Amino acid sequence: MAPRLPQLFLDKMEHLLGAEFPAFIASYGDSRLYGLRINSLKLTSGSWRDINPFGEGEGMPPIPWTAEGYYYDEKDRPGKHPYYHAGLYYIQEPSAMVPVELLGVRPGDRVLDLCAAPGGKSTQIAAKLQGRGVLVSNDNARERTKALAKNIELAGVRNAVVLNEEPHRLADTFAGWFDRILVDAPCSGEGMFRKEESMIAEWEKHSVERCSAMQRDILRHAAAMLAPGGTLVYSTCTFSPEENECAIARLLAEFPELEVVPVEARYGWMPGRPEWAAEYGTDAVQTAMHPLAGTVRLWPHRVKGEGHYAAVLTKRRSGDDQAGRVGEDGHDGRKRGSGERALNAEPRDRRRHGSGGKAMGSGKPIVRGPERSSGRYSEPLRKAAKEEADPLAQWQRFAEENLTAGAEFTGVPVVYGTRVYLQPEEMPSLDGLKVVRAGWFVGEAGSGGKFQPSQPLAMGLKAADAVRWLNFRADEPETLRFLRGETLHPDAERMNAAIPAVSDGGSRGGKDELRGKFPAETVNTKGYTLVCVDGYPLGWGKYSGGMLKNGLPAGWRRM
Ligand SMILES: C[S@@+](CC[C@H](N)C(=O)[O-])C[C@H]1O[C@@H](n2cnc3c(N)ncnc32)[C@H](O)[C@@H]1O
Repeated sequence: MAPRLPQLFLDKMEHLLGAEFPAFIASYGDSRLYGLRINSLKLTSGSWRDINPFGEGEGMPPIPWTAEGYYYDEKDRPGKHPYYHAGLYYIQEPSAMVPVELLGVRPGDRVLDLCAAPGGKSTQIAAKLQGRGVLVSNDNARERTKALAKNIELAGVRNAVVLNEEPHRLADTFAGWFDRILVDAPCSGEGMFRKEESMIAEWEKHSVERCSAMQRDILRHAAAMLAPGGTLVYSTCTFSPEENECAIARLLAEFPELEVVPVEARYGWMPGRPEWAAEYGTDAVQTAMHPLAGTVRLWPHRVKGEGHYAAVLTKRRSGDDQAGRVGEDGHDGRKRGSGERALNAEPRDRRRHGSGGKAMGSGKPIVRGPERSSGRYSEPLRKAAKEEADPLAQWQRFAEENLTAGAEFTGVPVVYGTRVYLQPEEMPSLDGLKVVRAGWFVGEAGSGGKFQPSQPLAMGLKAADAVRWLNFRADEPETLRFLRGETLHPDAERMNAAIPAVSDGGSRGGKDELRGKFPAETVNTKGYTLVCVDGYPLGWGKYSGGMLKNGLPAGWRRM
């Protein structure tokens, strides 16, 4: 049934759309569309096709603008499937996949998702980064950053930092620092009326004027954090010109170094409307109107998705000529000034592999928090590993005993109190900022030198990274029992173990010694075990004497 739309909204849309208004209104009678995006950090589209439990016959129809995106039928309920708990996909409204496609992220980029909760677009960005470069995911709503952090962790993202800040506070730390910035702005949500009727009441509460003031403030600080030559994508899920064309026109007027990179109108996307900026904007808006036709509007009567708006902007560098056009792969064809890093040509990637103690990642550890108020470790890492209570030493030992030598870690180990994170390299100091996750949370030091591996560690690993693993099929009852937090009693025959990275008193196992399945009698199956569904990790269990204690934290269990 079509939602009851506010009269004020109907009048304005009729005025804006004219002859197209009846088709627009008729689309509210159509049922909403459901989308999911395969997580390419965990599997390829090909491996997804092999295991896809949804859709019939031809499988799920692809979403044309996102290679990993598919429409699904409501009755499939993918949020209930064990693969959801393995982070194999993210449930995302199809049009909401567009902004990240336009951002042109490449592995190695420094990316900011400024209004990120609950994390749909952050997980999409992380997939494009493929573990290289940096993702800073921020949201100013404390409560919402919990879901944001969890979604990032569920997706197995290893190179993200989650912050809970106002944009102006970030701008002090990150001036001119990011290659790509996404501003998926808080908005009046007119494009979501069909998807969520509750948005109608929200619209009546939060006026278009109030939203556009917020957007202006957010965009201003985003512009300051963009590196010369960088790309900023602004997106909303609303139709009002005040929050779309006008917001961009104001930004262009305030920051002459920014320019619109025209988006190719494909898939039924429509050009932005400069004339609406003139009608609904101020004088300042009028001067920067024309390029707005290069921004893009998704109308629910023209695409298979909800209503959205997106604009792609670039910050000119001295010597740059006009912006190119955002093409097939989301990259523009701009020329680069000489002597500067060509953003799209050579991705930034300074990670190192196989350095020192492997769990120590690839940089010098940083220790913060109550136990150690300041300072960096300067002593050799192996020596530090002798201190039993030391979180870094515990993590190192855990990794040596429970992870295989093939498991690779990058990033700078950071300790906050007893918790250990691997932070993407190159991060400036986050001192003074509200940090929700300082990086990939790998676990926590415990008493008696016992390190507790975290759920995010499990989600960021591959089955082959763990010395012990136990695999269930998605349709086995044990899979659901594990997800519910139950203790299991698996057959000893099913326990798998490989040789740890360090075995026999400290000598490192070589790559050749790994993998393979070793009979339970010859390899110790007692200890932390990565529990998997069809080869994809779900969480930790601890195996001993035929019993697997369930390590899923309460908030990660399936109710
Ligand atoms: C449209 S939602 C973002 C959706 C998200 N990008 C996704 O794909 O899952 C807008 C978000 O902006 C946040 N927000 C509102 N004002 C903000 C501000 N001043 N700075 C940062 N975030 C803000 C809201 O809390 C909300 O989570």
